Amino acid sequence: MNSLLKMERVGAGYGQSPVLFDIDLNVARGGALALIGRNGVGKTTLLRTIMGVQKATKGRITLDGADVTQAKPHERSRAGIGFVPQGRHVFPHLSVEENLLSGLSALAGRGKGLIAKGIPDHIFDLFPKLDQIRHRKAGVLSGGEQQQLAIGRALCGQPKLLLLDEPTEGIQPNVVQQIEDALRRVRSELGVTIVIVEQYLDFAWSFADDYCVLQRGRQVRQGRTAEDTAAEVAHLVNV
Ligand SMILES: Nc1ncnc2c1ncn2[C@@H]1O[C@H](COP(=O)(O)OP(=O)(O)OP(=O)(O)O)[C@@H](O)[C@H]1O
Repeated sequence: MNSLLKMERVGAGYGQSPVLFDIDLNVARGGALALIGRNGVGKTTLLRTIMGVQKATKGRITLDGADVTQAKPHERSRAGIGFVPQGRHVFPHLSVEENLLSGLSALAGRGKGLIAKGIPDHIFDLFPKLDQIRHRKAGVLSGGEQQQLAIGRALCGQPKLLLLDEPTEGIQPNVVQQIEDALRRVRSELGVTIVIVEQYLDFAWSFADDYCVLQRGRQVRQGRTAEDTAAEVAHLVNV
């Protein structure tokens, strides 16, 4: 497999409490992996460990063949990892445009003039609403608009790998569809590889090529969504 992200026997935790144990993952370039599992099994911790916000206590993480296990979050972001955390975390007092501009910082050192080009056109093409509200403060936006902004901001850094933590959580159904459609285009048109934490198995199955089920910080099952059905896996998520 032509892996973009590889994790080998990775462990992580908080203080003396281990949370992840011996995680082995291979995410193909251009692929999409859905991380699933009930609340508290370690899905967010796993994304944070890929981003480097959480330190791996064990094992090895490589991106595009380069060992990033010891790299700091800003170094990983420059290496091409984008992160859309749970709860979105946009800057509430900055405008939509200023939030998007802040995402360009991931481009530092990645080619002359990239930052000066400003917000790429495809961001507004993916999320036309952001263009309409570009001067509005992020703090007054709806949850769905903030989520589109958080994804747009991460895309401004032109990531190879995008980490998404429950992007449809708490968002109105009609906006969920827009976000799903945009994420499909991020894959197909921009060729971005995706790791997504997703609680809705139907969406995970229609969106991702591969799935990985976690229970108490361990991988208990993984496979291809084309080969296994969501129904076969549901009992592992709802225990
Ligand atoms: N900052 C922290 N300090 C200490 N323990 C934490 C911290 N964040 C998470 N944990 C613990 O780590 C474990 C895994 O949490 P994590 O948020 O990664 O799970 P999750 O599968 O993403 O859950 P959810 O779907 O609720 O976000 C839980 O037991 C949680 O209590």
